[in-house]
Amino acid sequence: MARFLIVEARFYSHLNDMLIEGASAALKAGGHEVETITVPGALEIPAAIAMAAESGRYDGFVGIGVVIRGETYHFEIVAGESARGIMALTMDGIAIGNGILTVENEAQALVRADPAQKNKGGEAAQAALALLQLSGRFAA
Ligand SMILES: Nc1c(NC[C@H](O)[C@H](O)[C@H](O)CO)[nH]c(=O)[nH]c1=O
Ligand SMILES: CC(=O)[C@@H](O)COP(=O)(O)O
Repeated sequence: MARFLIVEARFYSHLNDMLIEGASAALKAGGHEVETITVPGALEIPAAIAMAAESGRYDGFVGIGVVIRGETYHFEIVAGESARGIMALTMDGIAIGNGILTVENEAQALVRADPAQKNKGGEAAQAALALLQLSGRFAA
């Protein structure tokens, strides 16, 4: 049994609820503990994971959020930098799944957030599990 922290950026509540449902189901199916915290936006997810990882209280992490393109360049910053921050942490050996949707519109987000459709929350959880298992393999 491992301890996972879901760090969610609650910009679109109904979409996050579906993503977290999928991620939690995947983790709990493996008998793992799941805790969830909320940050203001996707840009804050990497820092929150870094802080939590430093505590040593968690074995793995899932970042959950939704970034929908608006009128300005800000989409590229939020989408790209949240992904880059998570990637940098995984390269440091932290088991993280990236469940941050970066989409053009809500219709695209709904299909991907829905556990009965593309289940990107569950997919991100599976990625975190895979990295955690891999770290254990190399640590042995
Ligand atoms: N537009 C979206 C944001 N923007 C907020 C940023 O993530 C960040 O919280 C702010 O720039 C302060 O640092 N965040 C999302 O998660 N989704 C969006 O669509
Ligand atoms: C992804 C975003 O930052 C976006 O929601 C903000 O919208 P806008 O670019 O119209 O300010």
